[in-house]
Amino acid sequence: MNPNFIAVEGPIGAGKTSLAKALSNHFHFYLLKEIVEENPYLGKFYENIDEWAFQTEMFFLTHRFKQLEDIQNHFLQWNKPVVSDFHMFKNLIFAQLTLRSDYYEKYAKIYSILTEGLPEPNMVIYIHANVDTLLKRIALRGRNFEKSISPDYLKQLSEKYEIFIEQFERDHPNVPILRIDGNATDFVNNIEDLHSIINDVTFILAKGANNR
Ligand SMILES: Nc1ncnc2c1ncn2[C@@H]1O[C@H](COP(=O)(O)OP(=O)(O)OP(=O)(O)O)[C@@H](O)[C@H]1O
Ligand SMILES: Nc1nc(=O)c2ncn([C@H]3C[C@H](O)[C@@H](CO)O3)c2[nH]1
Repeated sequence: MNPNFIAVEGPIGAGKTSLAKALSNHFHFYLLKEIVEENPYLGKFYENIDEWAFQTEMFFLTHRFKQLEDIQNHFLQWNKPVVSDFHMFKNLIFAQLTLRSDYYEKYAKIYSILTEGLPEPNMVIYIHANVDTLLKRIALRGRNFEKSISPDYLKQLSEKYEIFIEQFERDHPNVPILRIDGNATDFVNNIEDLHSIINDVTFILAKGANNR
């Protein structure tokens, strides 16, 4: 039986890292975190998206490729469960938003070559929240280079996430998706909200284990 591999997803500031950390602490799963500061293009990207989109998306893609290879070799292969604050598919969601169509076509080909054979999560937690909530949380976190993120960019990103998740669910009926309303659920400050999510995750993992 393959070990559990949970991916937490949602648009910028939805709470992915916060929730993935809390789940990692509770279940004692290895925490795989996405890189942010290490991306040399991200600052320039937010200043001029058209100019830097391809480099930014390629950096995220190749870096995540290495991260997934590493967790396969060091954790999953040894039956050690993992929770990550991203799913590889987010590359496609961002790329659809930021790349010109000719670049997107090239990118999608490279994505499909690179992702072949990589480990795939057996459960996805999708946090959605409205643009006001996302903007507040991005401001709360206070990364300097994210100050220029516009409400319109977040709105488009959130819409692409919604469409993508619906399609993903249709294409992967065997991967359960737990949806969390990030506007109404405060898993950072409210222990009851967090426990309620932990109960749902426990239930879904147990059900998956019975079916495997
Ligand atoms: N449900 C929530 N209730 C209250 N505060 C939250 C909630 N989710 C996240 N926050 C706060 O919002 C900020 C952003 O959260 P976090 O960094 O976990 O988001 P993220 O989805 O990982 O962001 P990014 O996409 O940029 O990596 C943090 O300060 C966090 O404490
Ligand atoms: N363009 C682009 N493509 C990605 O695949 C991607 N993944 C994350 N990010 C941005 C969002 C936060 O600012 C910050 C942390 O999530 O990095 C991305 N930006």
